[in-house]
Amino acid sequence: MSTIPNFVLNNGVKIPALGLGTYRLKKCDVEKAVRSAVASGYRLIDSAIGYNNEEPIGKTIKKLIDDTSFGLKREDFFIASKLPPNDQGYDCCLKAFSCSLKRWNLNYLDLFLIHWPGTSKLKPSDPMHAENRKGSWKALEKLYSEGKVKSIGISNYTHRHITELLSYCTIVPQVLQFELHPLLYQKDVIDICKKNNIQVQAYSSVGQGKLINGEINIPILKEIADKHEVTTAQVLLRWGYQHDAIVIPKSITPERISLNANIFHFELTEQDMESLDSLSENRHFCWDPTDIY
Ligand SMILES: NC(=O)C1=CN([C@@H]2O[C@H](COP(=O)(O)OP(=O)(O)OC[C@H]3O[C@@H](n4cnc5c(N)ncnc54)[C@H](OP(=O)(O)O)[C@@H]3O)[C@@H](O)[C@H]2O)C=CC1
Ligand SMILES: O=C1CO[C@H](CO)[C@@H](O)[C@@H]1O
Repeated sequence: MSTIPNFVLNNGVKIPALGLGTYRLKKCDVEKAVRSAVASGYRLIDSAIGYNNEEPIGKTIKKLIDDTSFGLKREDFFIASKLPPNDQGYDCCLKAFSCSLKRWNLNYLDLFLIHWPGTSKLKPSDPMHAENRKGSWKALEKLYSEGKVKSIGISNYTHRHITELLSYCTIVPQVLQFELHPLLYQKDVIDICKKNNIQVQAYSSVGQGKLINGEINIPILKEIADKHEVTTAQVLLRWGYQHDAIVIPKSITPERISLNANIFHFELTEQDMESLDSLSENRHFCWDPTDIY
């Protein structure tokens, strides 16, 4: 079992540097994946209302806590979920959060993020996106002040969306989650986060599998992995961590879940990091939020 280090958020809360991603984690696979992850030292679980798996993950966590042989308490876990685009706005956000908490069967969440800066119900240029974001953020601040969520944040916000949020927020977001891997090295977003003490959380670190399964061939990645005697997945996750990002690889495969957490025993050199940084080509594996008003 690996020891996963923590980062400390701008409100003093500790968050594991690595967690389990759960997008496309089907209900039938939840128990096996979450148990494997916990056995490998994972404590952070990244879900979303839109992933439709909060309830089974919550049930598995409860079983693990109730089974005293594991010695795990609620406080040992870091449970994160996200507000879907169509539930944006003050009232809708409060309602969606309350339903989410019930599905988890928890008294509080550790982290709640606004999933996207906009919704596909509106044209990208519609100014209502900004209104909705503001209402949602005010709702998150209320939930935070009531202790129903221990940290709050945003996801898929670009530099412009972050600047806008910083102009009116009372609470500076603790976390920004966005797509980050060597083919999409979003340095401007990392920099504005660092400047404002917002923790970066990277998603699709292994390009949804495509950066490591041969679909996209990156010879230098293989060379670096061979040099350090690790896999290409480990190099990509370590690259994120060395950019001070939390990484949340998704897998249902116990061997991969264990291997993905094993990234804290080696270090990429400055030259390795630069070689990987220079691969950036604005390649998104998920939706690109740049055009959202
Ligand atoms: N905020 C947002 O908008 C988004 C957030 N996310 C979050 O980030 C998480 C991770 O991103 P995601 O897009 O899922 O993609 P990842 O880059 O984590 O890739 C997941 C895929 O890679 C495979 N894989 C994982 N590890 C290995 C390995 N060591 N060797 C070979 N294959 C491997 C998995 O296969 P298998 O499961 O079969 O083992 C799965 O198919 C999500 O699950 C979600 O929690 C993701 C996208 C958007
Ligand atoms: O979290 C997510 C996983 O990826 C999906 C497809 O790109 C996104 O829609 C969603 O935001």
